[in-house]
Amino acid sequence: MTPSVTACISTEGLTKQFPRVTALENLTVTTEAGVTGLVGANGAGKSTLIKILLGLQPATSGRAHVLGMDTATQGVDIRRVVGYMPEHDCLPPDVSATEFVVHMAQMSGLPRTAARERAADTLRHVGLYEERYRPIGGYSTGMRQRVKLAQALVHDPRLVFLDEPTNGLDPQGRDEMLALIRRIGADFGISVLVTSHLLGELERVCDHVIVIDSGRLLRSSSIGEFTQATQAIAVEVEDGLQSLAERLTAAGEAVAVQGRLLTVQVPAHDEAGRTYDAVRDAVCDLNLNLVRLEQRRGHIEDVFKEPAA
Ligand SMILES: Nc1ncnc2c1ncn2[C@@H]1O[C@H](COP(=O)(O)OP(=O)(O)OP(=O)(O)O)[C@@H](O)[C@H]1O
Repeated sequence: MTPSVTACISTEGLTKQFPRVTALENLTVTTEAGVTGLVGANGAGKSTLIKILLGLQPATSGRAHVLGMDTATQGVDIRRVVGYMPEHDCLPPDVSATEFVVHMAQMSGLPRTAARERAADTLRHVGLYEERYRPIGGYSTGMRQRVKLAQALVHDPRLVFLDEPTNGLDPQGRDEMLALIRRIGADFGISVLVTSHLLGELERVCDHVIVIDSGRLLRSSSIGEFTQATQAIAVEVEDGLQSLAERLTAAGEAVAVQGRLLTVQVPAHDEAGRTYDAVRDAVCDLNLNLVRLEQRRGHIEDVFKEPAA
């Protein structure tokens, strides 16, 4: 099959078999330009997929293309236009961020002067300023992650692979890194494939999300489809959730108690809002204090609660 012209990444029946484990199993998936999240628990196969896409590891069977190039035969060409931020730290402690990123820029073919300029720009973009002249050995985890990100961007790639970029960061560092990833996609026009085992955080920055579990595809959808409003209402009251549930059940509504919330299913064609009226009337009749009444929204983690397709 010829890869789609607009596809960033496409795989067809991709399988990677290690002696004791199948890391990827018959994975067929396509991504377009933009920020794509690759989500899965530890060991799901995310890093293995990235290494195959970079042409660093061969697949056992199946095929993969990156920006139209075949990963089995064009790894060098792919790595010329794709940046890679590895999961694990591989930074030399005795050199400064500037020296390291200039070196990486020269490795990718830039002359020394251009490499120095690009490195300075890129380090500024990722938020490293005066610290960039100090040896990396004294950096915090957040600063080290930024150096890894800078070296992935310094050769002006069309696409970057970011493997667990928020690993080891505190909540503020995590927010800053996520904002940076959004900017890479939105302001610099570089497509991004970003992995995480934390499902919630990718909802904030991605256009599209791929969920894998034990090397198998669970779902690949736009973020809008993951988080779209569902046909259910969530209700929270101060006291009396059980009596509210009983009253609505008696009135013919489909309800379920989930902790402090009551979810009420809305029939597909309830244009008149009859279910909302029923909830309002029941709350009123029982004289309950309403805390929340809202349409439920899905989350990426809901995929893991759905039965496998
Ligand atoms: N070189 C290898 N040899 C043997 N098994 C491997 C190798 N690389 C990965 N694996 C196994 O393949 C599976 C997928 O690993 P992979 O690193 O791709 O997962 P991951 O989703 O990136 O998780 P993590 O974030 O923990 O690295 C795991 O069971 C892992 O132990």
